[in-house]
Amino acid sequence: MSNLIEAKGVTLRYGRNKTAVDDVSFTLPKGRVVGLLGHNGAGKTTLMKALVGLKATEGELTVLGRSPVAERSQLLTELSYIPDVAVLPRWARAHELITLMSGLQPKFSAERARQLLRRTSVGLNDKVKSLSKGMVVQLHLALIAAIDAKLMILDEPTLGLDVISRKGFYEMLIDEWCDGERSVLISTHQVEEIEALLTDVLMMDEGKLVLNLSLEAMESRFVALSHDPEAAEEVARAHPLLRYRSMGGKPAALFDGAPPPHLESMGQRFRPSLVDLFVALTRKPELAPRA
Ligand SMILES: Nc1ncnc2c1ncn2[C@@H]1O[C@H](COP(=O)(O)OP(=O)(O)OP(=O)(O)O)[C@@H](O)[C@H]1O
Repeated sequence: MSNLIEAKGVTLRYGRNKTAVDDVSFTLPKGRVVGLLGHNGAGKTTLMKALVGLKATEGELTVLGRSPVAERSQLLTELSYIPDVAVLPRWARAHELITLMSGLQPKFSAERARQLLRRTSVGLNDKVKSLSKGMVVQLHLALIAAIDAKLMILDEPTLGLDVISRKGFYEMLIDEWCDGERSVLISTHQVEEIEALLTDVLMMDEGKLVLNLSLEAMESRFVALSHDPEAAEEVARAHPLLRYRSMGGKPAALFDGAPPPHLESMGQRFRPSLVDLFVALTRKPELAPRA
């Protein structure tokens, strides 16, 4: 199996009228850390539900070579998944959850879970209800990272956590789970802090996949140009994807491809951030003023 996920023309609807995911195609190979980015309502959670067989799709979808809906119970023993809320039973102690997982998940290693927990401030005897939100998420990650899987799917794993807890979560994920063979798909709005971890990005907007690119390819494809305010009109005429202010407040423009040669001499190229690209590709048009 060369790709862990293969999606071709995947469409997901709620009822007759709502198309939450619209004709999405992508592949996810081994050894990648992929960010699934999109605003609220872009379709990220719906797509992830389809990947774990919770929602039937139109189009073709295989995850770990399986059909997620038809082979759901088998698939769930082969991947690691955290849905968007940390759903651990409040009454349970950490060691009880480890015992529970050992019974449910053939690929789960209790020893590995205990080892991962030692990285966190969660004790084996701690009850979920006594833990902070950040600690619950750390415990959840320790439990699912102890599954010997090829693919981890995380839906907004750090929602509601403070910056230190978010950093701790991602450090543990990268240090303890990613090994160059396994892949992770992470949905988030927190584009800034995840950029450095990612190898690839999938960007969704209103159900459509608007970008599917490796970070390396992003660097060579998109170019930002900072320029003097006097050049603003000339730059606007070249129809950049986005005009904004770069660091230091200097006007800047983001181009898909190289800017026209006459503009290059008016400004200075720099590497656009993923956030800038996210804004450029998913920005809503300005609201028309009321008549
Ligand atoms: N159960 C449902 N019934 C009807 N519409 C739904 C349902 N769940 C989601 N939707 C709609 O589908 C679209 C995609 O929602 P989804 O939850 O997948 O987005 P998301 O990108 O995960 O958003 P968020 O970042 O806010 O979690 C939205 O317009 C949402 O209102």
